Amino acid sequence: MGWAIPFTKMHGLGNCYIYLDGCSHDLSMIASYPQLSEQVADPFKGIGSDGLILILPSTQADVQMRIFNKDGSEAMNCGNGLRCVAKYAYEHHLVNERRFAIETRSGLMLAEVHVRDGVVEQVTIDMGEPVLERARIPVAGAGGGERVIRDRLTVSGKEYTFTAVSMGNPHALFFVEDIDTAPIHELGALLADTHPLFPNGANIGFIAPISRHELRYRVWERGSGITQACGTGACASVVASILEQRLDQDTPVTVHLDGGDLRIIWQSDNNHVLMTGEAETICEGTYFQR
Ligand SMILES: N[C@@H](CCC[C@H](N)C(=O)O)C(=O)O
Repeated sequence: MGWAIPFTKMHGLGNCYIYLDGCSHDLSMIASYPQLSEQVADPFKGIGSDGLILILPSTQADVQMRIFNKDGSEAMNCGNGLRCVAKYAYEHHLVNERRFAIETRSGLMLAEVHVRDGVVEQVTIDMGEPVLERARIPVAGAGGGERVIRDRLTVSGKEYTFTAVSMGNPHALFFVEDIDTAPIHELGALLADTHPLFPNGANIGFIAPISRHELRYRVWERGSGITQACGTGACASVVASILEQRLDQDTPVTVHLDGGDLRIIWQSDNNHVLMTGEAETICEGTYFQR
């Protein structure tokens, strides 16, 4: 039987998702979130997006976020999604304070909304501690407790080095001199979803350093392909740069993504990574399932 559900389309620096509010609406008629994510993401027969995000009640936090990639796979975390969920939750009175907690599959994230005239313009998310141990990211290979810094990898006869970081979800980061010639299509397609080096897949990021407080970053996301921006990836790019001693902890870094800028800092006192940036509402509507 068919059904209809209100949706909001939002983006964080062009990384756009269809948001369903399960705090205000009954979502029980949806048989499969993975299938719905593939359907709504389709730009021709659906709405067009990088995937689907659910805003749900939580027993541990103020609200809960679940994120599904374009291919229907469920991810553990989403930085741009967290900023949009925070904006939605505040503007729709799902929360009463400007600081609140959001439950994700990778733990609780603390959000702070920056509001002007009742509208959330910027959001800061405390993304917690990066995970650096090989086995926990995970990256295949010996030395499960060791960090993955400048590991070698050969693809189609070419040798690369990468550093790996998890921000609740896995990221492999490659440093390049020129972001415009980074092998994003070649490496992204081969490594993100099915390569044995990354047992759970990985988001494949490219970093072109600019200065000790600025870098350029592009990404091929696991489950979605090239996107305009990735919040967890921007955090991982700063952590990887610090691990490779190209940047310093406690120094705010501007990450330039295809869709705009994020400000990231990795704090040494509590080991947490903070991300600040915009979140935007594009439109609201009703999605019909026939
Ligand atoms: N775009 C997101 C990350 C979404 C999930 C990712 N593709 C994964 O599978 O881990 C972000 O802003 O962090």
